[in-house]
Amino acid sequence: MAAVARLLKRTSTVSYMASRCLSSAFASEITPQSPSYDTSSFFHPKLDFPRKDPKDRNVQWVFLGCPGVGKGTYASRLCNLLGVPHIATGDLVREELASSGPLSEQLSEIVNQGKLVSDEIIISLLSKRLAAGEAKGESGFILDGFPRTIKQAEILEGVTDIDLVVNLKLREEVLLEKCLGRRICSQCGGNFNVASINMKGENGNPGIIMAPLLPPAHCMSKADYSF
Ligand SMILES: Nc1ncnc2c1ncn2[C@@H]1O[C@H](COP(=O)(O)OP(=O)(O)O)[C@@H](O)[C@H]1O
Repeated sequence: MAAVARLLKRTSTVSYMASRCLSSAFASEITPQSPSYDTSSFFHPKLDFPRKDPKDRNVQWVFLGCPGVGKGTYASRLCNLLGVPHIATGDLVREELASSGPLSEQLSEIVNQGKLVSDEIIISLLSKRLAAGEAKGESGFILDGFPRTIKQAEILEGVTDIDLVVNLKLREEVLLEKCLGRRICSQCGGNFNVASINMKGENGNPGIIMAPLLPPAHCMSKADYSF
């Protein structure tokens, strides 16, 4: 846990909130929903997840923050340290898109427009993922990219206990550089970031230095990673 504490301390601004604060944590970050689609024939918008005593399970954490803030990077590192699955709803959406299932056309339209997928669809995808993990004996999780609306937060809070919510923040210009620096390696499929952040402190705020997250040498040498 010392490593976890160190990692969290290195984050530019991290605030910890108890689960009771979940809804208020992003009351100011509500994003308009995409138009709702009739998904009733595919999905039941219900999150089924057994509520367990914290001593009988691993951590159940939630990472919040804008795109580019580093949720995925920090969450996946912590998951490796803690031995819990890193569940990113963006990955679930991408997997569904790649599966050419009945929803993939609808999803690609929504995602390509930069809109949020409906709560019903996202909850169904998450529910399926949690059930599959349960069946494999997974315990605990770090959720990344969920909840993203008040309704999602209320549903999550209604079905399970969240031990910790981490709301990551970064200055807007850094977020922009991080989003523009995103790359996916066509060799290994990994996510990387070529942005090298070195910003001076201003108005009493500290400077920010963030090294790029580059692919391994054998992928780099082919200079073959792109959006
Ligand atoms: N909790 C969520 N609620 C609604 N839509 C979501 C949610 N999580 C992911 N998505 C959809 O998946 C897309 C990709 O998500 P993500 O990988 O988190 O990317 P980004 O952080 O760039 O938005 C989002 O743009 C959105 O359409």
